[in-house]
Amino acid sequence: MSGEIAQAFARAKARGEGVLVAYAMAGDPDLPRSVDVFAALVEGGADILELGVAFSDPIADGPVIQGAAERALKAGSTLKRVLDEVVPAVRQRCPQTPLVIMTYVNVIMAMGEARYAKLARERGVSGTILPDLPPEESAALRATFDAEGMDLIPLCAPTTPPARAQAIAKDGRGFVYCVSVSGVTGMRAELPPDLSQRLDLVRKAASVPIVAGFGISTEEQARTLSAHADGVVVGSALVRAAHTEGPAAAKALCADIKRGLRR
Ligand SMILES: O=P(O)(O)OC[C@@H](O)[C@@H](O)c1c[nH]c2ccccc12
Repeated sequence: MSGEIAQAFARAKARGEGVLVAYAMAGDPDLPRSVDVFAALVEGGADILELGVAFSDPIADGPVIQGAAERALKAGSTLKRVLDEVVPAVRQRCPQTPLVIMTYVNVIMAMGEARYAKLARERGVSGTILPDLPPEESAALRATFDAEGMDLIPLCAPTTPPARAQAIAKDGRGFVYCVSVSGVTGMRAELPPDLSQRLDLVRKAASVPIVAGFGISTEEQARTLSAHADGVVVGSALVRAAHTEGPAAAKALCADIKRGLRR
């Protein structure tokens, strides 16, 4: 395990807070300015940063994240450039904050899994989220990542059968990403009524902290979920704020959501 992610959860817990995992797209609107966005998220209270690496066929991404991916690709963002240019710059400005890469399997395969794990660890990445990783490939990839100290962060979806979700949580790395709603990323006014129950079930089985993500954009939602999860992931709302109003607006939104995570 990387250790850095566990520490971030432990630090937040000691302060009586849930963890805010803040997502933005590396390279949106360009590589250097995305570093400003990540720094603003941390200033607003983000405990862990999730750096999206753009992919041309992002099946789980809603319109806001897709727009960000298009801007990032246009700006020349690639996995290699994110690791060489964005990650070190963010590490320098936010040395305490664990970084997690979120992308698709093909992007990692193109670099080579072992090469990716080694390079990303060298640059200071603690974990990786791959939403399209088929279950039958996850054991091999996890072993490759374990060997480098890179956490392969598992996801469980509303469609994951309870026994399977518990098995995933039991053997998790870093944290378990519980997807709150079926479908793609994006803000939602309502979260499913059975979400709390599902989170409780996964949390009971988990060997690592659990977070809820997808559709979360308000302090109130964060407050409700913080009783059932160790943290929340916020993506689209932050990406939209940064894109339409700038990094300061994304920082302010982080501060709002973080307020909802204080117990
Ligand atoms: O945008 P939302 O609804 O706040 O959800 C988080 C999300 O953006 C981020 O974790 C993410 C972006 N693309 C993904 C694809 C799959 C899983 C997760 C993601």
